[in-house]
Amino acid sequence: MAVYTEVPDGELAAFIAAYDIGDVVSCKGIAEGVENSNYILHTTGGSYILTLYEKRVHKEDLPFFLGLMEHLAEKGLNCPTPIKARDGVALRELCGRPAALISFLEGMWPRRPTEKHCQQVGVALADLHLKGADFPMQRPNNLSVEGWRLLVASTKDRADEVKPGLGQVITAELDHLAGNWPTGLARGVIHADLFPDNVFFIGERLSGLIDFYFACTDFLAYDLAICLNAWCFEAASGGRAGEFNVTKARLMIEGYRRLRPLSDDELAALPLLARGSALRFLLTRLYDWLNHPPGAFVQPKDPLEYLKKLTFHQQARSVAAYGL
Ligand SMILES: Nc1ncnc2c1ncn2[C@@H]1O[C@H](COP(=O)(O)OP(=O)(O)OP(=O)(O)O)[C@@H](O)[C@H]1O
Ligand SMILES: N[C@@H](CCO)C(=O)O
Repeated sequence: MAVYTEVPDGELAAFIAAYDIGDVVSCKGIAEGVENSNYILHTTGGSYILTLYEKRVHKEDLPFFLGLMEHLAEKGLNCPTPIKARDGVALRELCGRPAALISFLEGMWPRRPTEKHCQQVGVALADLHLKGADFPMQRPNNLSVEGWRLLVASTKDRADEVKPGLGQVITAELDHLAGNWPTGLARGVIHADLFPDNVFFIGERLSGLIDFYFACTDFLAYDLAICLNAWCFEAASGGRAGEFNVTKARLMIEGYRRLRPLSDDELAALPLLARGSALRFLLTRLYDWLNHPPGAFVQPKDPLEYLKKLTFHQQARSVAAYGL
């Protein structure tokens, strides 16, 4: 469960007193998520998410993340917006950690993504890219080629503990991607982690996007590649376990293109971008798998799920593999 920092009642009350949101009614830790400590806070004024930022989030990046949420929400994207205290400041400190209150979004994330979900995620992703286009801040993607290089260096010697030969696979893949990574594609603000657990639906209608803590400035089409990986492979259990669902991919890409056309260069680069995105999640999961303390309460995610996805994209010769 993702509550790394326990907040004593007295400290919470002092924190909340800086805001105009009424008095605390309840504050409960949220079990989901792996990066930060999240609480659902009910006050006499409403419901909020209280986040204490933990190890992977750097304090200097928080103005970008919070500023982006505020910008997107102002433009009408359904995403949380940071709540400012009476002094106008949203980024504060609680229990020695950077902390912020953000607005609560209604909805549930889909446990079994369907074709309809995938199509709507494509539309919502393009909407995010268009609404983010005039966001004035920049943040380099520290989990692109140079970040992968660092992760390969720190995992390759022990990678074969997870699967024999894995060290060689990630080294060769990094070489391939570093030598072929595109340069001229359209860039802008990307979400960079738009997995099913970060997209809420009410019934079958997409109701909002959360968790902007990997957002950065990078190729827009790379964000689509991340979503293809996260949404369009069948779940690890069930009849078609791990298979790529080309219909979901086609619907997602078509949904995206409804709002933002993809250039020929972006389409041609999609297999490579999908490889890069598969390596990115393979490496961060591998790093966490090898480095999580025994007995830790957060179960690391399976790196090999992303090895299978990488293998699929390595065999994709063109965008036709994605249903186009
Ligand atoms: N604004 C919000 N409104 C409603 N629920 C939220 C909101 N933000 C977060 N949550 C809830 O908290 C959970 C964890 O949030 P979040 O995904 O941001 O955590 P995280 O620690 O960054 O994890 P990860 O990066 O692994 O997804 C979500 O699955 C959701 O249930
Ligand atoms: N979405 C990431 C973890 C959270 O950032 C993954 O599935 O590996």
